[in-house]
Amino acid sequence: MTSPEFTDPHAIAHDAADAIRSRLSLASVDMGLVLGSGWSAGIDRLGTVLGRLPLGELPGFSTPVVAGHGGDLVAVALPTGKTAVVLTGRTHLYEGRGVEPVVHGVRTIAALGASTMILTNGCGGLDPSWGPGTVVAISDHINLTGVTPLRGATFIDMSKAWTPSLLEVVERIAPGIPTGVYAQFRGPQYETPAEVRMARIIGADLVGMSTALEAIAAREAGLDLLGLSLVTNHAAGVTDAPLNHAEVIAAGEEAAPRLASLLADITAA
Ligand SMILES: Nc1nc2[nH]c(I)nc2c(=O)[nH]1
Repeated sequence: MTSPEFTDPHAIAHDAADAIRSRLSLASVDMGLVLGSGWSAGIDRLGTVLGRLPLGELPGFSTPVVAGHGGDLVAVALPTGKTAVVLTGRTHLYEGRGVEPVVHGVRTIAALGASTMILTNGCGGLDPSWGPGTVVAISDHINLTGVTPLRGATFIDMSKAWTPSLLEVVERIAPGIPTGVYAQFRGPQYETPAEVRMARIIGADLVGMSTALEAIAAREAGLDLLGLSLVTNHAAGVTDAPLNHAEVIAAGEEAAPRLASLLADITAA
């Protein structure tokens, strides 16, 4: 179901963009970043903060409900002279507000005129050798949510959804960084071992509860797209250990300096 404010999701994205421009007096925006679990510590490393707004004050946004999921929009002047808009939190499908709020941040960044979108997340790893703290560049995704942010005959080409040239930039900055296929589940429950085995069989390397729907919206907007996943835990059944949210937060905190450096190098490239 769609909440009334999202009757026209592109219109409310433009409303949010207008509010951001006027409150932060931004001339232009070149790229957007969404920072998932473990990624939000490094904003100051990206460049000079031009301004910060609580997401809940902007049209269509709500205050994220999960600890460690931030809740601000931060404008940053990058060393390259470009401007980035960073969201330190996101809305997840499991919040039950529908699919439009989940991709509203991406649509707002597109409405601000950005040409590149970087999506980051915390996720479960299916490869036993990818322990907590491993960073994986997303090469493709599988949308297992059963929904899409698109309406009508919007037949978006997804054959190169994750921009190859951006993956080449990441490889140049972090040689040998693993790449993988990210599968988005609805959540909020973690997968069963059987669901993890299914994900493996259908080609996934990572499982999460975000990112794929945002990627579809980014491609609909024609944005170049890069995804970076932080493996915070082995997915269910990969090892015998049970999953817990405290482990997720701890893995993010431990990896924070490394993630901050990586993002700073990528956005400065
Ligand atoms: N679906 C899913 N989402 C996640 N998010 C994080 I952090 N870890 C997981 C995980 O193991 N499975």
